[in-house]
Amino acid sequence: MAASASISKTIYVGPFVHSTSLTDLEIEEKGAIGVDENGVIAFVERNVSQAGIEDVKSRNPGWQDAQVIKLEGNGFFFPGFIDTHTHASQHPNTGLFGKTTLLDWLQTYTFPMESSLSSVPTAQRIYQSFVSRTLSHGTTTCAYYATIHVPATNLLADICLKRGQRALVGRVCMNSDLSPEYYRDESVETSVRNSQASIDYIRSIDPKGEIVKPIVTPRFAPSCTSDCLSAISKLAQETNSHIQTHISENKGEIALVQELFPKSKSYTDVYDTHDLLTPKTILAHAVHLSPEERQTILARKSKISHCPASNTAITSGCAPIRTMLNEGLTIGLGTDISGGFHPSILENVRQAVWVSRHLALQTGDDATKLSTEEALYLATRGGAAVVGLEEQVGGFDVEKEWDAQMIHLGSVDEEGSSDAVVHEGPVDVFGWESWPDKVEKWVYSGDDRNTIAVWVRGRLVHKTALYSGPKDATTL
Ligand SMILES: O=c1[nH]c(=O)c2nc[nH]c2[nH]1
Ligand SMILES: [Zn+2]
Repeated sequence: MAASASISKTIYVGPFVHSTSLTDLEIEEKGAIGVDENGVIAFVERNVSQAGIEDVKSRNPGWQDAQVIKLEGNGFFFPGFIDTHTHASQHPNTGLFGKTTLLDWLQTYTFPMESSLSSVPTAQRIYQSFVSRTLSHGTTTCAYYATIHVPATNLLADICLKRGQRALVGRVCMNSDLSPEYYRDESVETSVRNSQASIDYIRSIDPKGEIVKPIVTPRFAPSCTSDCLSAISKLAQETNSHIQTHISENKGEIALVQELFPKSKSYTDVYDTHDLLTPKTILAHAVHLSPEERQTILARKSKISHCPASNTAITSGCAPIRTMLNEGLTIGLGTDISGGFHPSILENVRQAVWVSRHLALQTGDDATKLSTEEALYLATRGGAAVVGLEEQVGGFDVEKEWDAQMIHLGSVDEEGSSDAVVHEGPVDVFGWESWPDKVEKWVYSGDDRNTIAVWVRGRLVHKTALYSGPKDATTL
């Protein structure tokens, strides 16, 4: 059942912050955003005093009885984060990678972990925990890799739907002998049949794809034989599905692709010649692509998921995001658990900025650096475009849906007050900061303790003890 439990017309009153372009953030101190019963933004008003709410109601016919959720103090509303690439099944391995790099990391940590999700109770435990964890970090949409197992993949879709997190959920296809015998599809037919089964199931629980959608998921070129890639691409076309895979993450991986697909001009060419590069394709990593490969991806309108924490943790490399943005590629951020060590997109905003600075240190070109505004854009509107939801989410515009987080920043007591210091979360605001400074303090030192409430399509899907607003009829 799609998560459209009844919600009341609500006016969210208080500061809001969102991207208006790649380089610009709007910070409105006195906002009032009207969200209707379908979770759609009906109006966005600016410069509204607390006393002016009655005027807002009377200016907007039909809003007289709307409930009001007021944000006081140093907080602000911010769009929900979009994680364009993560592996829910690897959640228990978060933070574990040692000194491995991609190919030995897969064999050492990843395949054994993923194979354990043949047990549905194990999958239940891992997926419940991960969806809850990502929601608590303000992630309202996720593109998920599950595992090869149909029951566990379907369960992940059930959990996202129940908890109200938007998700693209992919059963992983992998039939080559790169993977151990105990964890791979037995044949191309199995890959197609099981992927089809999962697509059918996900469409049966959410026929309009309002919250969950299937995504065809060939793990990466070395995991699939050529006939498997062709069959899976045909399935994606026939079912008009999104596609996700990995590309050009690690130099050893690229050499392996060349060895396995000797007739292909490049890694990108492998996917292109198997018709896997479509406007609905998400390509994770894209660290070492050549200019020609990037041009092909751009021409096919496929999208890029930048996974900076993962690229550093398993020492894959520094993706040239400034170059790719300049070339016109569509880019979002991905946590890539558990190559990535943190389930938070806010953490990956920081990591994207750090990686771009390391690149700038190497090249001596300051233009390589991403600004805070740019990284926040990738986390919201950029990510929305990557998962095909740019009309629905990513910013606070009329007719977009209310996918939002309430950010609360702690206040440091006035001088001379009690000795007992109580910290409300990791960010201390002294009262003299400008609004851009407050936002920056959140970006660089905030975490999930600052995310005190989260909504998807107007439904409250996460809250902490600091949230004092009305609770939804839906269970949290
Ligand atoms: O970061 C990654 N995580 C994975 O699970 C994976 N599989 C193939 N390539 C991969 N890269
Ligand atoms: Zn990945």
